[in-house]
Amino acid sequence: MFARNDSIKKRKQAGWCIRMLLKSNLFVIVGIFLFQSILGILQTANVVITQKIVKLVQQPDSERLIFFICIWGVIEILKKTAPSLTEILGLRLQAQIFLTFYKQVCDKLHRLSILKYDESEFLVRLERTRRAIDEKIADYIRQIFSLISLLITIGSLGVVLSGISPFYLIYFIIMSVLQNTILILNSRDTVNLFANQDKKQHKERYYKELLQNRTYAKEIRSYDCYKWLIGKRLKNYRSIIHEHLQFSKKWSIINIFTGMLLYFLEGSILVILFLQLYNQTITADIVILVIQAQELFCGTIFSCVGHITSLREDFSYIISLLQIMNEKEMEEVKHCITDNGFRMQNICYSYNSDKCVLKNIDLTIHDKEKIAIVGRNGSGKSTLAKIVMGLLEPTSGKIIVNTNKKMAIFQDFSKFYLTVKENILPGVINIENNKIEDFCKNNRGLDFLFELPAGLDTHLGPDLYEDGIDLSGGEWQKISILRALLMEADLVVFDEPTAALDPLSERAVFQEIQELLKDKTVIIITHRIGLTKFADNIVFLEKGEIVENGTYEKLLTNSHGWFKRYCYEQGKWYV
Ligand SMILES: Nc1ncnc2c1ncn2[C@@H]1O[C@H](COP(=O)(O)OP(=O)(O)OP(=O)(O)O)[C@@H](O)[C@H]1O
Repeated sequence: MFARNDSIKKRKQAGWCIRMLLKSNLFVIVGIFLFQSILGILQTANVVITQKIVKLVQQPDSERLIFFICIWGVIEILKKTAPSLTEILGLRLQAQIFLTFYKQVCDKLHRLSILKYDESEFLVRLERTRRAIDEKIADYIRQIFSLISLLITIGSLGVVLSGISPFYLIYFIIMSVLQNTILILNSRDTVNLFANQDKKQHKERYYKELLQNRTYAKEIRSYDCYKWLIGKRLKNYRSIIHEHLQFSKKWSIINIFTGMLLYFLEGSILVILFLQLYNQTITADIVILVIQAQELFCGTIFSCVGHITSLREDFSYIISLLQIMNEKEMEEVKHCITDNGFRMQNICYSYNSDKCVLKNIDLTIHDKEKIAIVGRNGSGKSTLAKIVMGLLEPTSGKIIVNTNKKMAIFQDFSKFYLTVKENILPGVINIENNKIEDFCKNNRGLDFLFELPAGLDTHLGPDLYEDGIDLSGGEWQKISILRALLMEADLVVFDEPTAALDPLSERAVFQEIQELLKDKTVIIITHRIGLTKFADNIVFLEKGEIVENGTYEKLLTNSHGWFKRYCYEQGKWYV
């Protein structure tokens, strides 16, 4: 039953892939098909015309000779131009495929759980999908049409050869079978080799990034661990190369023996032909035709098998694309009208089956309410924030929301290497500098924005732009907070929003948060007890459970409570 559903799904996905291809590429695909078919016929026509010319040279018929030489010339010109035209159409096809599939894959990825990015198998698949979009789909189509062209050449040559003598056709088929059996076995081994090395290659790319990336460079230097890292990379690299060398050794030996056997067979057919010519059972033009046909026939079958192998390889990349498109999407949280802004009922969450990170969370956050979530490291605060944002799907329980637009600033917020204003309002087209400037003028913590070389148009990212600059950790954090203040959202989640700020900036930014987000629902995750004072409700998490819940004043009255102890421990630093 499951297998049947699976194959129906696969057929649907393959159908989707073909529809997407035909939708915007029909003319290009038909064009490539026509050019390749013409090329296929021209190859055989060339051999036949050469034979006619040789025959006419022996008979004094200059008019027919000139006619065939002209045809030969036209065929040569067409043979030279058709591949270039096919190449141009191929590039067009490549660009169209990229535009069509790239957006579809991005849309799909956007709907998947972020946990997928923690799975190495998924990342390998994603890399293969990228290659499918960049080159393999277009290559697959080109290979199919080249194959058609080659099959036309083989078919037409087969007809010509069997007209002379079926012996030659059978002889050439035997030669091809031998040559191609080796090629097929080799390609099967190659595909297996690369498939087995996928994970090692993934690791190899990671180590390469680690040793070349500016972000890691400073830490690698300060820990003085680059030699250790190089050692790790070399170990992985050596293991990849060792497998390649073993593979090459085995196949070099097989190829040498097969090559010698093929030379023997090729030499034998020449001997047979010259003996027949000597005995006058065939003419010189037929000898030339058979010699040319042998080269073309065996060469074309060899290319055919090569194309079939490449088709299989290309298809394995397309399968990865289909697998990504087939990934289970996260279910959208149902929006329903309720007076309460956000309700979580009996929410449980596990990253993996053996550990429950959140247990029976029951929490109601009213519209415009400010909630602080506090708790020890690993108690599940960030996980809860991700569930609120719809980035993780609860393992069980129910969420009821009436907020349309949500926004979060996470601990590990993104630093976009774009301009400052694009960082503040990513995705907003035609950002007015005035709007941001007016806002920033009244906030002393944001003075630094006016001192940047090109103000809000300054490029961030020294390794990406010639005039690009970098910011301090706190300045980056201020930009991320500005994002939350200026983007219009009904519910804003802050996960450790002010960890990198100096006390003065922290206070200023916090006053802004209070003032500007007074009409919004705000969830703030923090270890700084001072920040919880502004909250209408404080939720204390311990080992994934809500162990305390109430206002600042109420929680402080519970002298044995978690929150009170937490305050006491933090207060010790300031005594
Ligand atoms: N992607 C993941 N896969 C498996 N376990 C995870 C993953 N992310 C977090 N965890 C585990 O879930 C638990 C809760 O993590 P979470 O990040 O929610 O804690 P937190 O309360 O925000 O901690 P902190 O105060 O240190 O930021 C931790 O034990 C952590 O090891």
